Amino acid sequence: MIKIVGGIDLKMSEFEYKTTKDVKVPKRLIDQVIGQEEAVETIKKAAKQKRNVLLIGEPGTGKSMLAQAMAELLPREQLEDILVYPNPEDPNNPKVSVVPAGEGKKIVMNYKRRARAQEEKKNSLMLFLIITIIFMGIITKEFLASIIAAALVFLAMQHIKTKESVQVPKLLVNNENRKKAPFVDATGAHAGALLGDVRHDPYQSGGLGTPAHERVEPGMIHRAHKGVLFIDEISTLKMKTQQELLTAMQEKKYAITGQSETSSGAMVRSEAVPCDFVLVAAGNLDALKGMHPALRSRIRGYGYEVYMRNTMPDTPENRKKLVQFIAQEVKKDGKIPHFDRGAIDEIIREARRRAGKKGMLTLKLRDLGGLIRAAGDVARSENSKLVRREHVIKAKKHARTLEQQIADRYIENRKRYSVFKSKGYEIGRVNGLAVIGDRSGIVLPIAAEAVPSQSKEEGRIIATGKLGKIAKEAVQNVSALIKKYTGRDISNYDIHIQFLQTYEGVEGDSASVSVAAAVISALENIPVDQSVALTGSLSVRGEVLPVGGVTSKIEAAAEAGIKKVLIPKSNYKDVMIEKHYEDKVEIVPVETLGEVLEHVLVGKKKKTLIEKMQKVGSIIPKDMTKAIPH
Ligand SMILES: Nc1ncnc2c1ncn2[C@@H]1O[C@H](COP(=O)(O)OP(=O)(O)OP(=O)(O)O)[C@@H](O)[C@H]1O
Repeated sequence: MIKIVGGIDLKMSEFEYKTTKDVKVPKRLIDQVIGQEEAVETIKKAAKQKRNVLLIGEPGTGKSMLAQAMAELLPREQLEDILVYPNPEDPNNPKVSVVPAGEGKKIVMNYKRRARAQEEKKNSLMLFLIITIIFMGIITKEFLASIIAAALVFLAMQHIKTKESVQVPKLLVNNENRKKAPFVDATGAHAGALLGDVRHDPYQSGGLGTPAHERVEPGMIHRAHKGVLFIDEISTLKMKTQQELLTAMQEKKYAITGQSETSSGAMVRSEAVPCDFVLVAAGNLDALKGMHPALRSRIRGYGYEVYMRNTMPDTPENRKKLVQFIAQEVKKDGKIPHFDRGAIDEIIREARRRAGKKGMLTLKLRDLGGLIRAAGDVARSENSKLVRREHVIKAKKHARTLEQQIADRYIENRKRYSVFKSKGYEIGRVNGLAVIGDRSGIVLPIAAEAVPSQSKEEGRIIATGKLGKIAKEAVQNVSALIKKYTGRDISNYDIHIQFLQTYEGVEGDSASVSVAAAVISALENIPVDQSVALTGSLSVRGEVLPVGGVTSKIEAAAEAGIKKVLIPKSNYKDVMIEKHYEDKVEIVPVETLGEVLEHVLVGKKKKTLIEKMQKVGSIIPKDMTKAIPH
């Protein structure tokens, strides 16, 4: 049976619960990971065989969550404590020993007890000597001499160390009472924190110093012994540190020495300290460039590489998983109410929108979690016992990302100074559409001017604004098309193109259709309808190819007062605009540059151009000439 819930078809079987309170949240972290089935399988396999893993993907898709889940899967019974002892033969080479988890603390306590007993014995002896000396002084009436002698004995005893004096070892790594294998997040750690260090000692001589073994500090690689060492943005580690990390992985032990050459700690080098960890490295695709090739090869040779998913198919099963995700986030937050059906439905709708592709749900779940929390906060502030649909809608309005806020302000300013127009006709000026950041659309006006070339040689393409390179490329790519469409050779012209008031962070590579339209309008002196905006990538054959972010681009156009938006036909199914924009704009899917020109150009000359295009046999549909308005 199908039930329509707020415009979304949901099978009743998917929705057998009233609120997220009824949804069971799995105990194990690995079972809480949503939509990354391959990664989950790999992590399970890697945990069993103790293999390293490289997780590559976008932020907030669950990389660190998987690493933590792996630590839960590693066997706890193998955990060990690590102790560091003084070395009487070479104090600068402290000794290291490994004992089962929980034993380390007992050993240290034992040593401390023995040291205390020894100290007490020494103190009793000292007290006995002092009392005896003072007593002798009273008998012999040599008070002054006896007090001086007692003081001397006191001082001497302070500095005398018996031959077998007990030196307490230091517990370097303590795994007592640990319920699961350690998970150590070494993201952004400097060399000392990662590989261990030996503290500086200002009092190195005269027996006043701190013994070397007490100054040894474990690194994260040692703390992660028998567990997981997680390093996000692995490429930010220095090459030298990556090399050392690799050595530690190969040897499964790594001696600790002072990291600063000028410190007295650099004189100390412990015996090799065990560091038998599994490395889970993470980053985005760019991270691979900054990664030491040998380290990558080590992971590939002794482990797995996983490319994280950004989206999952919009199936009943996956929607159910998203409901589980909402329940998980509510439970984890602990401060927000549960979600009712309407609110769940709205979150699923948003997951669809954010996926940007028809039939998909987003897996950038950290961001979606942000919306869940924001909606929970709205419900809380309204003293609601449950989060309802309207709370999610309100949260979407208020919890806008920085980029969205910048885009809002950008639109405001542009409206105020009329940088873009949404009415009237202009030659050589087209409303392109672009995306800032992840998913914020903006209108990007493009202006073109064509003048006959001054030089005897070829004309030039002069592109200004921050996206100049893209504009140049777009014109070069479509020069053949322009010749075909207009019969004009652009090499006879100097063509000036400008992305008006271009702003840092704008992605402009989907503007080639707009650039071509602006240039053709300028060359042919045909006005462009300013109530139309467009996006699309143009092939050298004149086809309009799909681009990203159509939904947010259309919404931005609607926001700016644009009445018609042209999008690539193959993107039509990706459109998921919010309901309140639906009546504001007409969305027109287009396949060819001919169709684009048909929609954006106006006036008498347009007919002539289209006819010319027909003659040169361009790909404009034949029956289109009939529809040309004057
Ligand atoms: N696949 C997922 N399943 C369930 N929850 C997820 C998933 N991905 C992200 N989350 C939620 O988002 C939070 C942050 O995710 P996580 O830190 O694992 O992302 P990441 O990929 O490591 O990102 P970054 O690289 O920025 O650190 C998680 O604690 C969890 O609440």
